[in-house]
Amino acid sequence: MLQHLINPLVLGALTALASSLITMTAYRTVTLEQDQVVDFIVVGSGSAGSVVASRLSENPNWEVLVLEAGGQPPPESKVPAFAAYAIGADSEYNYNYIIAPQRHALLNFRNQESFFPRGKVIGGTSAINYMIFIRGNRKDFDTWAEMGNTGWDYDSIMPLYMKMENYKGKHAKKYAKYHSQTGPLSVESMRWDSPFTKYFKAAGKELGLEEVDFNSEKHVGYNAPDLTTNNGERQSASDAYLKPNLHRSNLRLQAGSLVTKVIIDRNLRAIGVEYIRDGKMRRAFARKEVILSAGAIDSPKLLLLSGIGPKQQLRTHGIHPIVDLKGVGQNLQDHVALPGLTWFITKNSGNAVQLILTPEARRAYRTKRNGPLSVPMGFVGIYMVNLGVDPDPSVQDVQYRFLSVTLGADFGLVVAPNYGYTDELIRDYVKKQGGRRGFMIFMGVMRPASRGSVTLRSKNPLDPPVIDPNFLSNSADVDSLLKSIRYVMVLGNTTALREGLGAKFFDQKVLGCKHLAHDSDDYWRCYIRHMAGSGAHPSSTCKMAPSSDPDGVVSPRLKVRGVAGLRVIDASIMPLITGTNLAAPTMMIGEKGASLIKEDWSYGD
Ligand SMILES: Cc1cc2nc3c(=O)[nH]c(=O)nc-3n(C[C@H](O)[C@H](O)[C@H](O)COP(=O)(O)OP(=O)(O)OC[C@H]3O[C@@H](n4cnc5c(N)ncnc54)[C@H](O)[C@@H]3O)c2cc1C
Repeated sequence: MLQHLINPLVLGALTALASSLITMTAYRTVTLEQDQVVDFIVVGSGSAGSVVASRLSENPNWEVLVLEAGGQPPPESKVPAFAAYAIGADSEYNYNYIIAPQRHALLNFRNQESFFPRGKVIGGTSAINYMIFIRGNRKDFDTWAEMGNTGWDYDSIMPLYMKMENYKGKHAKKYAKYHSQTGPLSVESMRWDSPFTKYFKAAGKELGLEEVDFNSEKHVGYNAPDLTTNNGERQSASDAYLKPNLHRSNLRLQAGSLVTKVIIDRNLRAIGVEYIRDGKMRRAFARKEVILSAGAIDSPKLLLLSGIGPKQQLRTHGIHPIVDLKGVGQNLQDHVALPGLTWFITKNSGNAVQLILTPEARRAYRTKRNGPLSVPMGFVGIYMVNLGVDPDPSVQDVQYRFLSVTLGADFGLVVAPNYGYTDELIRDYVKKQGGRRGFMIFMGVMRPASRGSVTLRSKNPLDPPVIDPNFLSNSADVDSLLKSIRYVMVLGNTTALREGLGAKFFDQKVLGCKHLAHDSDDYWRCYIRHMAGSGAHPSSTCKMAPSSDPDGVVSPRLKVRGVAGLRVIDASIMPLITGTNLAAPTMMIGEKGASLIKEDWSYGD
């Protein structure tokens, strides 16, 4: 209840502050006539959809229409420190999805459910994410190819990353062969070092890690990651790809348009879509193809609503099955994460919340686009480590994010309740961190073994789907997190952090696990099942696979099985989640998808 009062106040304050720092220009959007006919309809303007639409419209003879459910992004989306602005429930820029009660995890969450952010705005999740730009490593993509997806190996997709990038960061010289300056997407290094940065780096070095460019071939190591910012402002995929091209007469973007169904004719060809705008049902038709880029939750939902999916599930909801495709919505993968083991410190200042509120921070951002407002709030850097989950020591299986803020820095008013922790947990654990200086280390499992699903709640397209990541259903993920905790305890105890910052671990036991011996494996396993949650990286729900794989949904050319003129191009097609953050690989999927379509319709790049 309280949250419904606090969240709008926080969002209102961020909008006001951001408006004083940023000048926004609106996207050029259109209002279509009923039954508009174009060549390609792209559903969704997120990380992949923006790329696909912009690349297809390079052919002046093709008419491309983007239908986006959300509207114009707000000013707070542009200031990196406010990256989490839409994470809180009740934001109009978010689908406000809740994941289904978990059987094996989320034991300290209300109803064992948790909030699951997805951007409902032009730019999609690329307009609300943390802007970290990491591509995925050789093994990620070579494995996709080994699974039968010809053309998706690292050497084949690497040129697409080069095509995307306008690199302005610190690695331009040393790692020149991995970067390019000719693409539309601005990638910058973080424009501000936190007072914690030197200790973060020294701790990594002390453990024998190397300072690396995460976008080179060496991922294991540490650094402050590069961001998708342009002169210190967020550059979403749609800022980079769509906005500069909306002057093209053959590229149109209609916002506020919630697609409810793909229209499929008797010959099993996708010929258009139905959508709701201003409360009215409308249609648009495609001469060539319909492309679903609605993300790993909404693309499978749309296939199911259109009669493409497991026939039993469709029949249960009174939907006539057009193609019986058992993989639709299955195979859901996410980087299950522990958000915040916490250390209090006695030296150094630098509480990230306080830092961004100072007049100096505003001045630095307004005049030079640097200072603490120019980086995601509290973000210091990333360690990527191999803990032996993957036998190849050059492959990371955990990602740690070092944040110069504690989970309880806001006294449990915003972050913890929005994530979904119970009031009891917040009172007993989170609030005790309030007013204390410290840092936390977030950790995400990069090679998750658990698999979940996205299924329909009903045939009403306005109902949210049932999202069940089935977290920790495979105990290998608990083992991975346990290993990750053991490693991070050593990290937290390095001379750099212990002596440099006076770091001391906040070792209070959490509710539900207080009966177990402190620091025992049993205690940490219990902690993991009570405290771990989503890494906000859903993927793989429309798996790309060769026809021999019965669980596949799209072919390696991203065509939906059994229906002509229909592709899925977004994070849902990943056969296996990449071992890194998903935005960069998803944009690459957009580039690859667009070039496959161009090839299939004989239009060269
Ligand atoms: C809080 C958060 C932080 C993250 N931080 C990072 C990070 O720092 N770095 C990183 O690499 N990754 C990050 N990610 C993940 C990454 O941003 C996403 O995985 C990626 O953006 C997904 O891209 P997509 O194209 O598949 O989907 P999206 O970008 O979500 O695009 C889908 C689009 O389709 C639209 N849509 C959906 N349904 C319909 C419909 N029925 N009709 C019309 N339009 C529709 C949506 O509104 C949206 O615009 C983060 C994710 C979250 C939630």
